[in-house]
Amino acid sequence: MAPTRSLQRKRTPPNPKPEYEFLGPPGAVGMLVVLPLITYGLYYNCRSGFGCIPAYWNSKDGYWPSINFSQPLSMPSDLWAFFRSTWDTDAMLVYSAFMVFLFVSYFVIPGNVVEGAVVGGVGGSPLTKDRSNYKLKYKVNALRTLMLIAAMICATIATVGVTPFLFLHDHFIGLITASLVWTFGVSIFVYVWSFIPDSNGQEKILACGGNTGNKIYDFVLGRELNPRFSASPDSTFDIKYFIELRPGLIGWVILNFGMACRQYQDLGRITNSMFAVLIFETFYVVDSLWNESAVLTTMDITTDGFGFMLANGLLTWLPMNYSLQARFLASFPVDMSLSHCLLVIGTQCVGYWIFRSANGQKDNFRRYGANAPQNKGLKYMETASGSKLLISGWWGTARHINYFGDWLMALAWSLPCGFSSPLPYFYPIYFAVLLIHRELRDEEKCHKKYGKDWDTYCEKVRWRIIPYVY
Ligand SMILES: NC(=O)C1=CN([C@@H]2O[C@H](COP(=O)(O)OP(=O)(O)OC[C@H]3O[C@@H](n4cnc5c(N)ncnc54)[C@H](OP(=O)(O)O)[C@@H]3O)[C@@H](O)[C@H]2O)C=CC1
Ligand SMILES: CC(C)=CCC[C@@H](C)[C@H]1CC=C2C3=C(CC[C@@]21C)[C@@]1(C)CC[C@H](O)C(C)(C)[C@@H]1CC3
Repeated sequence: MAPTRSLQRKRTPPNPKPEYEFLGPPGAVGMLVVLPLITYGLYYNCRSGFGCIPAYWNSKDGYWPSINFSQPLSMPSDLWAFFRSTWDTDAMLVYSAFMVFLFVSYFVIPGNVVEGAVVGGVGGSPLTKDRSNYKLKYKVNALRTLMLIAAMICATIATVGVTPFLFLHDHFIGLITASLVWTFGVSIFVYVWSFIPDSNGQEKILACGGNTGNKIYDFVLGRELNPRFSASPDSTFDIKYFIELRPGLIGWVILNFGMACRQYQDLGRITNSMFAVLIFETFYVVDSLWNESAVLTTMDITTDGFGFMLANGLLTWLPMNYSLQARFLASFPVDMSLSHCLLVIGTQCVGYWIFRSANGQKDNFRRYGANAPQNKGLKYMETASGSKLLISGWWGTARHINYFGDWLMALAWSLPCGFSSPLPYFYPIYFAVLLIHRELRDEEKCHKKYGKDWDTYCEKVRWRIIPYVY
């Protein structure tokens, strides 16, 4: 049925009573400036030839090149001058080629098309107004893409050796800037795209949290819920889903590999600490891509809009900051003793066991229902919303026990760097803050959805993340 003229013109009004998160519009402005600066700061405070905090404090020059902190900053011209000083055309071309490769691979590499979980939002067309069962389709082929890249890397090493991969270490600052150009480009595109009606002339579905009417806040939090090339549930090129697992996670593995090549070139060998970081982090990425469809039940896909925050998280923050441990070890190699190795392996195994089995338990429960054979023996409670909540197994120990497992793994990836500098511990520290905040956001969401049933659930499952601690 063709949409009527009035429906074509109608625009979803901004939420009249916006509930701001992340400190509202000032927090959003802060994120635009501070998040990129943190990524640059992690680079400038930990690099070959200059040292890493605390050794770095003693070095005389090179601290934040081109910004003189002894004089008041004149924003934004100083920031712009700094940004330009980090520009590297080769790095821009490499990062862009990587993005284009991922884009083409998404279409060319075969993969199953799966249906996601129910996605929430506001606005939308009459066809989708009842979103109690609004589900979208997604193509699953990220792991195959990684396998293709791994084969290409092996072929390159076999023919020309590690030299081409040293680029990743040596042009790291240019790669950060290139990733930020992509971040801002994608964020501006999806923000503008969210105002353009779909091919049926229908209004886009907006995220509940990103439709406040405040332009900067909506730009940062993400206005549209699931930006895709066609608003039909069957179209599979969903920009948020494409970016969620590919550039960030695959880019992280490739950057780590580049750091290992630099260590090999400089030291003539790879240390056991570098091996540990490489193997565990690659394992985490392969596991995430193997379970690609599990991402469809995460908050990022079902609830949060796609804007600067998520685009920066996935295109810049994840690959550039999560590879800090490998970058640290490329410049400051560590040989672990046997007990050090056992500590790292033990922390990783316990963390992974909790993370994967807890996420798997919830995923099976949500996907196949309480009576499926996989879920036999698990206790659950009914709620007025119609959705059931697990109260035994992992989900009976703490309300976000999966976060604890994930955090333990983060710790296991920093421990190989030893204790000479706090900087490689940036990831577990930031991650603890992110998970605590994420838990509070999810708690709020569940409280709204389940009401009194959620209070009953909280009485049954008392702990938030770590049993008997928090
Ligand atoms: N490495 C990284 O940087 C990051 C990793 N992560 C990881 O991503 C994973 C997904 O995290 P996230 O999406 O935040 O949250 P969860 O996977 O924990 O999902 C939370 C949702 O699960 C449902 N739920 C809660 N309790 C129960 C229960 N008892 N029984 C059944 N369903 C329940 C609720 O949704 P509903 O009831 O509506 O279905 C709730 O909103 C985590 O393992 C996390 O560690 C997250 C952020 C960053
Ligand atoms: C304010 C700020 C620094 C925001 C950045 C946060 C992002 C880096 C993270 C938000 C949620 C994420 C998820 C993953 C990576 C980090 C970000 C983007 C994730 C893709 C990692 C792999 C996991 O298996 C996952 C798929 C469950 C996970 C989803 C959430």
